Amino acid sequence: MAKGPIIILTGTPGTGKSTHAELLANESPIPLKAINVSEWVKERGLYENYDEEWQTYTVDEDRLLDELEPIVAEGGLILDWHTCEIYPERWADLVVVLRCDHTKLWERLEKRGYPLKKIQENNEAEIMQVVLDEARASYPPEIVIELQSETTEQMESNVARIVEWIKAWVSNQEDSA
Ligand SMILES: Nc1ncnc2c1ncn2[C@@H]1O[C@H](COP(=O)(O)OP(=O)(O)O)[C@@H](O)[C@H]1O
Repeated sequence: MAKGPIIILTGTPGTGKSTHAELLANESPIPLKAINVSEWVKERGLYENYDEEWQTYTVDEDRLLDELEPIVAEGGLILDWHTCEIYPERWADLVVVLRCDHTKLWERLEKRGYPLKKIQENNEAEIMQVVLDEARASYPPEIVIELQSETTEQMESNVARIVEWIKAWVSNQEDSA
């Protein structure tokens, strides 16, 4: 039996995934490991090349999935990444898509020092709800939730809601054991 659920935390860059992941890992009633997939890819060299102009890595998806598989099998994991469609559907217990108003997102990405066209591309993706559509196309609708991430209050209530979901997941496991 998995010792915890697999939570896919996704959304356009800057919507608040890493901030949510950290809070969630701290507040979860059971231990959860959080993997920032972009950082992981860089640290482990799981990319084919780096695009200087866009400041992005082309991920070696096969190697990434191979390396994640045993960690996913252990359970109790938050996968924090701006895309969610490459994982096998069976991995996910919950898919959280964070959303943010595009003007606010623009400011966050500007602060991050992204090149202008990368800010534009991400901003447009957020307006067109690319990540949400991707999540809905890749997973059953009942496990995909969309949460606004514009204010600290929203962040706190999002984390509290996911914590409640984790508690329910744990009690379901106990009931079916
Ligand atoms: N709900 C929120 N309320 C206030 N600030 C937020 C919220 N979500 C994210 N931020 C801020 O936006 C910036 C980007 O958040 P981050 O968690 O790094 O995004 P991501 O991991 O999705 O790229 C950070 O400075 C973070 O503090």
